[in-house]
Amino acid sequence: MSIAVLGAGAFGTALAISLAQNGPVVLWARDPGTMETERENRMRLPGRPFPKALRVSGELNVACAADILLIAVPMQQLRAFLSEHSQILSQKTLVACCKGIELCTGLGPVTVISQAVPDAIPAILTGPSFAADIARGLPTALTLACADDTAGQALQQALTTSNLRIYRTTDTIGAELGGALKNVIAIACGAAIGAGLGESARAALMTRGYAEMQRLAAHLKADPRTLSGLSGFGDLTLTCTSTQSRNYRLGLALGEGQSFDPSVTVEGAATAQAVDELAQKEGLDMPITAAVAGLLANRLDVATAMQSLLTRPLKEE
Ligand SMILES: NC(=O)C1=CN([C@@H]2O[C@H](COP(=O)(O)OP(=O)(O)OC[C@H]3O[C@@H](n4cnc5c(N)ncnc54)[C@H](O)[C@@H]3O)[C@@H](O)[C@H]2O)C=CC1
Ligand SMILES: O=C(CO)COP(=O)(O)O
Repeated sequence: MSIAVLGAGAFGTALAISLAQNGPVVLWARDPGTMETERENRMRLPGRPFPKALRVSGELNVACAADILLIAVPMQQLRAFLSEHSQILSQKTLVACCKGIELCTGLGPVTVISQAVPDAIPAILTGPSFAADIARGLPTALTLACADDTAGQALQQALTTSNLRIYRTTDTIGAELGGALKNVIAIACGAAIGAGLGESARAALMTRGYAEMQRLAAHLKADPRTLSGLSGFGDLTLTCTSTQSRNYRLGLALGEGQSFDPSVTVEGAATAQAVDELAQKEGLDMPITAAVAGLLANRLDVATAMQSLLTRPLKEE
Protein backbone atom coordinates (compact mmCIF):
# COMPACT_ATOMS: atom_id res chain seq x y z
CA MET A 1 0.00 0.00 0.00
CA SER A 2 1.42 3.40 -0.92
CA ILE A 3 1.85 6.05 1.77
CA ALA A 4 1.93 9.84 1.91
CA VAL A 5 2.48 12.08 4.92
CA LEU A 6 0.56 15.36 4.96
CA GLY A 7 2.32 17.96 7.09
CA ALA A 8 6.10 18.38 7.09
CA GLY A 9 6.77 19.32 10.68
CA ALA A 10 9.15 17.36 12.91
CA PHE A 11 6.86 14.35 13.32
CA GLY A 12 5.59 14.10 9.74
CA THR A 13 9.15 14.33 8.42
CA ALA A 14 10.44 11.70 10.86
CA LEU A 15 7.65 9.27 9.96
CA ALA A 16 8.27 9.80 6.24
CA ILE A 17 12.01 9.10 6.72
CA SER A 18 11.32 5.86 8.55
CA LEU A 19 8.52 4.69 6.23
CA ALA A 20 10.69 5.30 3.16
CA GLN A 21 12.62 2.19 4.24
CA ASN A 22 9.67 0.18 2.90
CA GLY A 23 9.11 1.96 -0.43
CA PRO A 24 8.27 5.31 -2.00
CA VAL A 25 6.74 7.91 0.35
CA VAL A 26 5.49 11.40 -0.54
CA LEU A 27 5.91 14.08 2.12
CA TRP A 28 3.47 16.92 1.44
CA ALA A 29 4.33 20.37 2.78
CA ARG A 30 2.16 23.44 2.32
CA ASP A 31 5.41 25.34 1.89
CA PRO A 32 8.09 22.86 0.71
CA GLY A 33 10.73 25.60 0.37
CA THR A 34 14.10 24.07 -0.44
CA MET A 35 13.46 20.73 1.26
CA GLU A 36 13.43 18.71 -1.99
CA THR A 37 16.68 20.20 -3.27
CA GLU A 38 18.44 20.16 0.12
CA ARG A 39 17.06 16.67 0.90
CA GLU A 40 16.61 17.71 4.52
CA ASN A 41 14.04 19.53 6.68
CA ARG A 42 16.49 22.07 8.09
CA MET A 43 13.84 23.93 10.06
CA ARG A 44 12.14 21.06 11.92
CA LEU A 45 14.53 18.12 11.74
CA PRO A 46 18.05 19.31 10.93
CA GLY A 47 20.82 16.80 10.34
CA ARG A 48 18.51 13.99 9.16
CA PRO A 49 19.02 13.56 5.39
CA PHE A 50 16.12 12.21 3.36
CA PRO A 51 16.40 8.70 1.94
CA LYS A 52 16.06 8.33 -1.85
CA ALA A 53 12.54 6.91 -1.59
CA LEU A 54 11.23 10.08 0.09
CA ARG A 55 9.86 12.68 -2.28
CA VAL A 56 8.74 16.13 -1.12
CA SER A 57 5.76 17.72 -2.85
CA GLY A 58 3.72 20.87 -2.44
CA GLU A 59 0.93 19.38 -4.58
CA LEU A 60 -1.76 17.84 -2.46
CA ASN A 61 -3.27 15.91 -5.38
CA VAL A 62 0.11 14.20 -5.92
CA ALA A 63 0.26 13.14 -2.26
CA CYS A 64 -3.39 12.10 -2.19
CA ALA A 65 -2.82 9.50 -4.92
CA ALA A 66 -1.43 7.28 -2.11
CA ASP A 67 -3.60 4.63 -0.42
CA ILE A 68 -2.77 5.72 3.13
CA LEU A 69 -2.53 9.37 4.22
CA LEU A 70 -0.85 10.17 7.54
CA ILE A 71 -1.94 13.60 8.77
CA ALA A 72 0.72 15.30 10.87
CA VAL A 73 -0.60 18.83 11.42
CA PRO A 74 -1.14 20.12 14.99
CA MET A 75 -4.46 19.25 16.66
CA GLN A 76 -5.93 22.75 16.69
CA GLN A 77 -5.28 23.04 12.91
CA LEU A 78 -6.70 19.60 12.04
CA ARG A 79 -10.35 20.50 11.35
CA ALA A 80 -9.48 23.52 9.20
CA PHE A 81 -7.00 21.42 7.21
CA LEU A 82 -9.53 18.61 6.67
CA SER A 83 -12.39 20.95 5.81
CA GLU A 84 -10.32 22.88 3.29
CA HIS A 85 -9.33 19.66 1.50
CA SER A 86 -12.35 17.44 2.25
CA GLN A 87 -13.06 16.62 -1.39
CA ILE A 88 -9.62 15.32 -2.19
CA LEU A 89 -9.47 13.40 1.14
CA SER A 90 -12.86 11.77 0.56
CA GLN A 91 -12.89 7.93 0.82
CA LYS A 92 -9.23 7.81 1.87
CA THR A 93 -7.70 6.07 4.86
CA LEU A 94 -6.72 8.99 7.09
CA VAL A 95 -4.38 8.36 10.01
CA ALA A 96 -4.19 11.21 12.52
CA CYS A 97 -0.68 11.67 13.91
CA CYS A 98 -1.55 14.53 16.24
CA LYS A 99 -2.12 14.45 20.00
CA GLY A 100 -4.71 16.67 21.58
CA ILE A 101 -8.31 17.62 22.21
CA GLU A 102 -9.98 20.25 20.05
CA LEU A 103 -10.57 23.42 22.04
CA CYS A 104 -13.91 24.43 20.51
CA THR A 105 -15.56 20.95 20.67
CA GLY A 106 -13.74 18.82 23.29
CA LEU A 107 -13.24 16.12 20.62
CA GLY A 108 -10.18 14.07 19.70
CA PRO A 109 -8.61 13.71 16.22
CA VAL A 110 -10.41 10.54 15.12
CA THR A 111 -13.82 12.06 15.81
CA VAL A 112 -12.77 15.29 14.08
CA ILE A 113 -11.80 13.28 10.98
CA SER A 114 -15.14 11.42 11.07
CA GLN A 115 -17.01 14.72 11.17
CA ALA A 116 -14.96 16.61 8.58
CA VAL A 117 -14.55 13.75 6.06
CA PRO A 118 -17.44 11.39 6.88
CA ASP A 119 -16.66 8.79 4.19
CA ALA A 120 -12.96 8.40 5.13
CA ILE A 121 -11.62 5.50 7.19
CA PRO A 122 -10.24 7.27 10.28
CA ALA A 123 -7.40 5.99 12.46
CA ILE A 124 -4.78 7.34 14.83
CA LEU A 125 -1.06 6.61 15.25
CA THR A 126 0.15 7.54 18.73
CA GLY A 127 2.49 6.45 21.51
CA PRO A 128 5.89 7.29 23.00
CA SER A 129 8.04 8.56 20.15
CA PHE A 130 10.20 11.61 19.69
CA ALA A 131 10.56 12.67 16.06
CA ALA A 132 14.33 12.92 16.45
CA ASP A 133 14.53 9.33 17.72
CA ILE A 134 12.41 7.95 14.86
CA ALA A 135 14.44 9.87 12.27
CA ARG A 136 17.70 8.50 13.72
CA GLY A 137 16.34 4.97 13.25
CA LEU A 138 16.12 4.30 16.99
CA PRO A 139 13.63 1.61 18.09
CA THR A 140 10.13 2.94 18.76
CA ALA A 141 6.82 1.22 19.57
CA LEU A 142 3.51 2.88 18.69
CA THR A 143 -0.21 2.19 18.87
CA LEU A 144 -2.35 2.22 15.74
CA ALA A 145 -6.05 2.54 16.62
CA CYS A 146 -8.74 1.97 14.01
CA ALA A 147 -12.36 0.99 14.75
CA ASP A 148 -12.40 -1.11 11.55
CA ASP A 149 -10.05 -3.95 12.50
CA THR A 150 -9.55 -5.16 8.93
CA ALA A 151 -8.33 -1.69 7.96
CA GLY A 152 -6.35 -1.58 11.21
CA GLN A 153 -4.52 -4.81 10.34
CA ALA A 154 -3.58 -3.48 6.91
CA LEU A 155 -2.32 -0.25 8.48
CA GLN A 156 -0.34 -2.15 11.10
CA GLN A 157 1.48 -4.05 8.32
CA ALA A 158 2.01 -0.98 6.16
CA LEU A 159 3.37 1.25 8.92
CA THR A 160 5.80 -1.25 10.46
CA THR A 161 9.43 -0.56 9.60
CA SER A 162 12.75 -1.83 10.94
CA ASN A 163 12.58 0.75 13.77
CA LEU A 164 8.80 1.28 14.15
CA ARG A 165 6.98 -1.55 15.89
CA ILE A 166 3.21 -1.06 15.65
CA TYR A 167 0.66 -2.47 18.09
CA ARG A 168 -3.02 -2.42 17.13
CA THR A 169 -6.32 -1.69 18.86
CA THR A 170 -9.89 -0.82 17.85
CA ASP A 171 -10.22 1.55 20.84
CA THR A 172 -9.76 4.90 19.14
CA ILE A 173 -11.17 6.88 22.09
CA GLY A 174 -8.63 5.38 24.53
CA ALA A 175 -5.74 5.92 22.11
CA GLU A 176 -6.57 9.56 21.42
CA LEU A 177 -7.16 10.32 25.11
CA GLY A 178 -3.84 8.83 26.21
CA GLY A 179 -1.84 10.89 23.73
CA ALA A 180 -3.74 14.08 24.50
CA LEU A 181 -3.85 13.92 28.29
CA LYS A 182 -0.24 12.90 28.90
CA ASN A 183 0.85 16.25 27.48
CA VAL A 184 -1.11 18.11 30.17
CA ILE A 185 0.48 16.04 32.92
CA ALA A 186 3.91 16.60 31.36
CA ILE A 187 3.41 20.36 31.69
CA ALA A 188 2.57 19.84 35.38
CA CYS A 189 5.68 17.69 35.89
CA GLY A 190 7.91 20.21 34.14
CA ALA A 191 6.52 22.99 36.31
CA ALA A 192 7.19 20.99 39.48
CA ILE A 193 10.78 20.23 38.47
CA GLY A 194 11.35 23.80 37.23
CA ALA A 195 10.14 25.20 40.54
CA GLY A 196 12.53 22.91 42.44
CA LEU A 197 9.79 20.79 44.03
CA GLY A 198 11.75 17.60 43.40
CA GLU A 199 11.40 14.20 41.73
CA SER A 200 9.09 12.79 44.41
CA ALA A 201 6.59 15.53 43.50
CA ARG A 202 6.95 14.58 39.85
CA ALA A 203 6.24 10.91 40.62
CA ALA A 204 3.14 11.96 42.56
CA LEU A 205 1.93 14.14 39.67
CA MET A 206 2.54 11.36 37.14
CA THR A 207 0.65 8.82 39.22
CA ARG A 208 -2.27 11.02 40.20
CA GLY A 209 -2.28 12.45 36.66
CA TYR A 210 -2.61 8.91 35.36
CA ALA A 211 -5.60 8.46 37.71
CA GLU A 212 -7.19 11.54 36.07
CA MET A 213 -6.51 10.11 32.61
CA GLN A 214 -8.19 6.84 33.60
CA ARG A 215 -11.16 8.70 35.13
CA LEU A 216 -11.92 10.65 31.95
CA ALA A 217 -11.28 7.58 29.78
CA ALA A 218 -13.72 5.47 31.80
CA HIS A 219 -16.31 8.25 31.58
CA LEU A 220 -15.94 8.33 27.79
CA LYS A 221 -16.16 4.49 27.62
CA ALA A 222 -12.58 3.85 26.54
CA ASP A 223 -11.04 0.45 27.27
CA PRO A 224 -8.89 0.80 30.45
CA ARG A 225 -6.30 -1.53 28.87
CA THR A 226 -5.58 1.09 26.21
CA LEU A 227 -4.68 3.63 28.87
CA SER A 228 -2.20 1.20 30.43
CA GLY A 229 -0.52 0.67 27.05
CA LEU A 230 1.86 2.64 24.86
CA SER A 231 -0.57 5.46 24.04
CA GLY A 232 -1.31 6.13 27.72
CA PHE A 233 1.13 4.97 30.36
CA GLY A 234 3.96 4.61 27.82
CA ASP A 235 3.73 8.13 26.46
CA LEU A 236 3.06 9.60 29.91
CA THR A 237 6.34 8.11 31.13
CA LEU A 238 8.35 9.40 28.17
CA THR A 239 6.90 12.89 28.08
CA CYS A 240 7.01 13.57 31.83
CA THR A 241 10.67 12.61 32.14
CA SER A 242 12.45 14.00 29.08
CA THR A 243 13.66 17.45 28.17
CA GLN A 244 13.17 16.40 24.53
CA SER A 245 9.46 17.01 25.19
CA ARG A 246 8.17 20.47 24.32
CA ASN A 247 5.29 20.06 26.79
CA TYR A 248 7.70 19.20 29.60
CA ARG A 249 9.96 22.10 28.60
CA LEU A 250 7.03 24.55 28.66
CA GLY A 251 6.31 23.33 32.19
CA LEU A 252 9.98 23.76 33.16
CA ALA A 253 9.87 27.36 31.90
CA LEU A 254 6.70 28.06 33.88
CA GLY A 255 8.28 26.60 37.01
CA GLU A 256 11.46 28.62 36.52
CA GLY A 257 9.52 31.81 35.78
CA GLN A 258 11.07 31.97 32.29
CA SER A 259 9.36 32.83 29.00
CA PHE A 260 8.77 30.17 26.32
CA ASP A 261 8.84 30.61 22.53
CA PRO A 262 5.15 30.85 21.53
CA SER A 263 5.89 29.54 18.01
CA VAL A 264 6.78 26.07 19.36
CA THR A 265 4.04 23.44 19.00
CA VAL A 266 2.92 22.58 22.56
CA GLU A 267 -0.27 20.56 22.26
CA GLY A 268 -0.89 20.28 26.00
CA ALA A 269 -1.63 24.00 26.38
CA ALA A 270 -4.90 24.12 24.42
CA THR A 271 -5.70 20.56 25.52
CA ALA A 272 -5.45 21.51 29.20
CA GLN A 273 -8.07 24.18 28.67
CA ALA A 274 -10.28 21.90 26.55
CA VAL A 275 -10.13 19.06 29.09
CA ASP A 276 -10.63 21.34 32.08
CA GLU A 277 -13.82 22.68 30.46
CA LEU A 278 -14.94 19.14 29.59
CA ALA A 279 -14.29 17.89 33.14
CA GLN A 280 -16.28 20.76 34.63
CA LYS A 281 -19.16 20.13 32.22
CA GLU A 282 -19.18 16.39 32.98
CA GLY A 283 -18.66 16.83 36.74
CA LEU A 284 -15.33 14.96 36.74
CA ASP A 285 -12.62 15.54 39.33
CA MET A 286 -9.41 16.44 37.40
CA PRO A 287 -7.46 18.71 39.75
CA ILE A 288 -4.04 18.47 38.07
CA THR A 289 -5.56 19.36 34.70
CA ALA A 290 -7.38 22.27 36.36
CA ALA A 291 -4.12 23.44 37.94
CA VAL A 292 -2.29 23.32 34.58
CA ALA A 293 -5.14 25.22 32.88
CA GLY A 294 -4.98 27.79 35.70
CA LEU A 295 -1.18 28.14 35.40
CA LEU A 296 -1.34 28.65 31.64
CA ALA A 297 -4.11 31.24 31.96
CA ASN A 298 -2.10 33.07 34.66
CA ARG A 299 -4.85 32.46 37.22
CA LEU A 300 -2.39 30.54 39.44
CA ASP A 301 1.33 30.44 40.13
CA VAL A 302 3.19 27.16 40.67
CA ALA A 303 3.33 27.51 44.47
CA THR A 304 -0.41 28.19 44.76
CA ALA A 305 -1.22 25.38 42.31
CA MET A 306 0.86 22.89 44.33
CA GLN A 307 -0.63 24.11 47.58
CA SER A 308 -4.15 23.67 46.20
CA LEU A 309 -3.32 20.06 45.25
CA LEU A 310 -1.73 19.26 48.62
CA THR A 311 -4.60 20.66 50.69
CA ARG A 312 -7.43 18.81 48.94
CA PRO A 313 -9.52 16.57 51.21
CA LEU A 314 -7.72 13.31 52.07
CA LYS A 315 -9.05 10.28 50.20
CA GLU A 316 -8.54 6.60 49.47
CA GLU A 317 -6.16 5.75 46.66
N1 LIG B 1 7.60 16.13 17.40
C1 LIG B 1 7.40 14.96 18.00
O1 LIG B 1 8.34 14.38 18.58
C2 LIG B 1 6.05 14.33 17.97
C3 LIG B 1 4.92 15.03 17.60
N2 LIG B 1 3.71 14.41 17.62
C4 LIG B 1 2.50 15.14 17.27
O2 LIG B 1 2.57 15.52 15.91
C5 LIG B 1 1.79 16.70 15.73
C6 LIG B 1 2.60 17.68 14.93
O3 LIG B 1 3.72 18.00 15.72
P1 LIG B 1 5.13 18.35 15.12
O4 LIG B 1 5.33 17.78 13.76
O5 LIG B 1 6.14 18.03 16.13
O6 LIG B 1 4.96 19.95 15.01
P2 LIG B 1 5.82 20.99 14.20
O7 LIG B 1 5.59 22.29 14.87
O8 LIG B 1 7.21 20.51 14.03
O9 LIG B 1 5.14 21.00 12.76
C7 LIG B 1 3.80 21.28 12.51
C8 LIG B 1 3.66 21.35 11.00
O10 LIG B 1 2.28 21.46 10.66
C9 LIG B 1 2.21 22.35 9.57
N3 LIG B 1 0.85 22.89 9.51
C10 LIG B 1 0.18 23.56 10.47
N4 LIG B 1 -1.03 23.88 10.04
C11 LIG B 1 -1.16 23.39 8.78
C12 LIG B 1 -2.18 23.41 7.80
N5 LIG B 1 -3.34 23.97 8.03
N6 LIG B 1 -1.92 22.81 6.62
C13 LIG B 1 -0.75 22.24 6.38
N7 LIG B 1 0.26 22.19 7.25
C14 LIG B 1 0.05 22.75 8.44
C15 LIG B 1 3.25 23.41 9.87
O11 LIG B 1 3.62 24.11 8.69
C16 LIG B 1 4.40 22.55 10.39
O12 LIG B 1 5.21 22.09 9.35
C17 LIG B 1 1.42 17.22 17.13
O13 LIG B 1 0.09 16.89 17.40
C18 LIG B 1 2.35 16.44 18.04
O14 LIG B 1 1.78 16.20 19.31
C19 LIG B 1 3.57 13.12 18.00
C20 LIG B 1 4.65 12.39 18.37
C21 LIG B 1 5.97 12.93 18.39
O1 LIG C 1 4.40 13.19 21.83
C1 LIG C 1 5.58 13.23 21.97
C2 LIG C 1 6.36 12.07 22.43
O2 LIG C 1 5.62 10.90 22.38
C3 LIG C 1 6.31 14.49 21.74
O3 LIG C 1 6.19 15.26 22.87
P1 LIG C 1 6.18 16.85 22.80
O4 LIG C 1 5.06 17.24 21.88
O5 LIG C 1 5.97 17.26 24.22
O6 LIG C 1 7.52 17.26 22.29
